[in-house]
Amino acid sequence: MTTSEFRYAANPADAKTYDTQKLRDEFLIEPVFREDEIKLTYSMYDRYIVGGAMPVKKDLVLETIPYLKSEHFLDRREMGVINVGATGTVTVDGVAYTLDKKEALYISKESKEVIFSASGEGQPLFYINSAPAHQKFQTKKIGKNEAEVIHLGDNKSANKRILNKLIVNSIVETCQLQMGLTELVEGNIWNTMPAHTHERRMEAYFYFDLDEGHSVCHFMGQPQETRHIFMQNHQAVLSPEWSIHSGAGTSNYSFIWGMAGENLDYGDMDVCPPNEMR
Ligand SMILES: O=C(O)C(=O)C[C@H](O)C(=O)CO
Ligand SMILES: [Zn+2]
Repeated sequence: MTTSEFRYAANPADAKTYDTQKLRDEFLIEPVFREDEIKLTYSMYDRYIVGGAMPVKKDLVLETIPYLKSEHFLDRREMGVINVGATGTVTVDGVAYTLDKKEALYISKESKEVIFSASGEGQPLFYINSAPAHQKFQTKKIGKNEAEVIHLGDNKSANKRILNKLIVNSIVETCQLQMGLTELVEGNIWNTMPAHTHERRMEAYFYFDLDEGHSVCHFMGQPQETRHIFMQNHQAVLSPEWSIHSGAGTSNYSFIWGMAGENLDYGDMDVCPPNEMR
């Protein structure tokens, strides 16, 4: 079963008046995974879709959703999938791709049949992002050893982390989509600090591998008007183009970033010096 919900985009002048519950209703996506469901959130930030597929007792077939008004989900879209659970399979038009934990699959526009399956040994959790696409590229698996790895931060600033670029244009051709995952080294808690914005692209973060009982305080908002959302394991958050996206955990964790918009330039960021933020 494929289910979906819809989110409008917010003006930052309005968003700064939101209370805790309103912030959570507009930006937080939880749960991302529901048993035997492909659960999707269609946002008006660059028409980006965020969701999860959790096949438990049966294979899950990706169905089109009402907001698309297309026969197949991917008629005018591309999709990125990253597995954050046990090994599983994604079958695209009859070709099976086995994804271990932290491996990614780019699925091209015009793919007709996409099926998510468990392999029988543990529970795969397929995190999904999708953006509108104007051109058909090749469906491609990106294994962890094909990632472009960057080491960022240091222990002194509690932000030492390993950034793995997976679905980026140096590795796979895409129209808009970029995805990757960042792992905080044990003892480090800050992600994306110094923070940044990129008005040319929206972004979504998904937190995982956060130990039971811990939480990530996710920061959003314009750099001089920040707000926070406490997030738990396996939750996602939308980051509008005007917003920073950064977090501090009560322990270390990993997260998936995904984005779409005006360009494919990962480094196009407007950095906010920490001592100038409010
Ligand atoms: O650890 C980080 O820093 C990130 O992972 C940053 C994201 O990749 C990002 O925000 C890209 O725009
Ligand atoms: Zn960013």
